[in-house]
Amino acid sequence: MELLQTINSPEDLRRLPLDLLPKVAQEVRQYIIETMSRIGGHTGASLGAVELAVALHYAFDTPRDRLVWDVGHQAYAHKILTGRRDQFPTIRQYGGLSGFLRRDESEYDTFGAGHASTSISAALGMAIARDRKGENYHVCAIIGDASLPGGMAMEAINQAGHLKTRLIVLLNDNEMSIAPSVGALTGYLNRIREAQGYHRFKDEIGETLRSIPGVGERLHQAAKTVKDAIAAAVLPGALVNELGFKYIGYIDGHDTTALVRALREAQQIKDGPVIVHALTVKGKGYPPAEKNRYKWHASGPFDISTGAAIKSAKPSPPTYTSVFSNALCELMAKDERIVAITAAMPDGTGVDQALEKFPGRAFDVGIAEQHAVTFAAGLACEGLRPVAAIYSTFLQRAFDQIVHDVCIQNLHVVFAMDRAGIVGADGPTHHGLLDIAYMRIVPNMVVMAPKDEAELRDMLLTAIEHTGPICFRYPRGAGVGVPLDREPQLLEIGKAEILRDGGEVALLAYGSMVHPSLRAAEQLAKEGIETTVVNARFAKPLDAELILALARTKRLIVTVEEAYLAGGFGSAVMELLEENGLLGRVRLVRMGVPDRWVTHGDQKLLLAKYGLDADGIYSRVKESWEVIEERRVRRKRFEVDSIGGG
Ligand SMILES: Cc1ncc(C[n+]2csc(CCOP(=O)(O)OP(=O)(O)O)c2C)c(N)n1
Ligand SMILES: CC(=O)[C@@H](O)[C@H](O)COP(=O)(O)O
Ligand SMILES: [Mg+2]
Repeated sequence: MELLQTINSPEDLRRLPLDLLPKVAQEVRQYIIETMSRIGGHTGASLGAVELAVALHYAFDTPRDRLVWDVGHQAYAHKILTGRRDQFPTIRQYGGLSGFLRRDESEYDTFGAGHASTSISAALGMAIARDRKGENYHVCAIIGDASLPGGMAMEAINQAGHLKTRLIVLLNDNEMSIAPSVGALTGYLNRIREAQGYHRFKDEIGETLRSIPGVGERLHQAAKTVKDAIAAAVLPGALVNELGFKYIGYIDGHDTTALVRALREAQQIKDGPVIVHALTVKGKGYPPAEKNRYKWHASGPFDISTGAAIKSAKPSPPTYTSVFSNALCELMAKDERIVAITAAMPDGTGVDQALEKFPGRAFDVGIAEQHAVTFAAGLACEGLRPVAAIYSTFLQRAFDQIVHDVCIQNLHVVFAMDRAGIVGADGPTHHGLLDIAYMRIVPNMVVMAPKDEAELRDMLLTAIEHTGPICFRYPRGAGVGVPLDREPQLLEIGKAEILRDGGEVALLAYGSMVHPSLRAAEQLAKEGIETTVVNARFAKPLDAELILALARTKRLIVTVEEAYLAGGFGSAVMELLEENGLLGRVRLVRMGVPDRWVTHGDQKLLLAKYGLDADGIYSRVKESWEVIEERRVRRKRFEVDSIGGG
């Protein structure tokens, strides 16, 4: 790492001769591999973009020239080269570097990311602003082949081509999303590769033909006609030039010299946008990652010599995702109407199993959540039962489709919202904390959350048997560890369940907070504070009958949810009590995430930070109860004094 040790900023990099860049890349790559083997992260994606980052910071005068990374998961080399080399081992850890780009982390991170397909829109905005200021720096978006077809990116390309704005788009084409890329655009990019390969192949053939005495020239012309026909049909002209972009490529995305040359060529284009098409290999430079690019998009810690994952000793229960995946396939086997949909997250959502077992009834639509939801709506119009499995955070992108295409029409679409709650290392762009609020406010939507993985199966069945829009949320990671040996059962919509009865305190727990609340109740009981614990199950419709009965008999109601307080389950309970004039009668305490972004870090640590674990719930209930008791004692004393004429 001796060369990398001398690079504390891109200025240091730019002082090196061009032919030293491969060595820089090699050292950066080794550093990423060693660090990822210890802490895990987006290993494969970042290994594939090492030379891109080196060439970008060499060819551009960063940070004056703006680089806008799409998603940002592939930008570890960018971070290492921009003054964060020594902090790199803290990445994705509490208090450490973010796993994505953040404007408040570095001036070189010109735009925050985490969700895909945003970079060209942001870069276009920056380019327009630059032109208005009469400045002449460059703006370059770096976007992957699977993010390029994302709606926003195509909208931005459409506008950039129309405005003929000076803008560079570096396409990092590794033929992969997390899974292999899907979609017609992917096919188009493949054809460019093939055609250009064919193109080059044709040139060699052309020369050989020409060398044949007598007929050579005619044969060469014929071959050239064929080649030009192919070129015209699939080379970038067919799409890129029509959209007003010039095209440079394709370039070997691991050849720093070729990349620098291409980027400098792109910098000379002043009369409109240009796309530089670089071919890369996800996982480049680490054979296990190159061999299984799907699995190595991201990784946990691993043994460098073999690539074998270093697993934690303690066996954990099956993940919510795996339980969902199995339950979905069991139900799909029994009901032909069920269709599964993922938006580029087949393994992350567990829809990969359905894709394999039920071809034609399971779809990976690519990074296209808006399309996924309205596609599901179309399926529902025709009597099918679509299950859209989309992470809570990514579903945010399809809010209007949920409203406009599903709920106004009251269509039966099932939303399985994985990664709901605090996800941990991915941080604020990925925590699923808004879904209770954004789903609860939409008329016709049923909103629920299982207390554990067994009830998740019940909720999937219930959702499929329902007749309108319905959603359920569940957290990232392992389940509680309850038995899964019973058949899923239908739940009554809007019905909660009392899990523990007694005392003057009621704990209304939602979803992932039920089991921690039961443990807190055990602890409270040891200290003489008896509590009733309710598995709320539904944020909409609430079990109004039960909640109002509790409000009339208890002195303290505590709601607990792994979500933002604003608009969440506790808000729904507060609204119910207010509508029934009971807010004055019972003390209501709402536990959840306050109005601030939750940083990245260990999931358990972050849950504890917001009191969303057994200890936190215990403390909050105990503290609230003691306040009530003190007031009661003071009131008693006052009454006694008053009677005594004191
Ligand atoms: C809106 C949105 N949907 C899904 C994801 C999850 N995701 C993160 S990276 C990725 C694949 C991106 O593929 P590509 O742009 O080709 O980049 P690569 O990983 O191949 O470098 C996906 C689907 C996301 N970050 N944002
Ligand atoms: C970069 C990105 O958005 C995905 O790779 C995401 O990090 C996956 O999250 P999970 O690890 O929870 O599936
Ligand atoms: Mg890709």
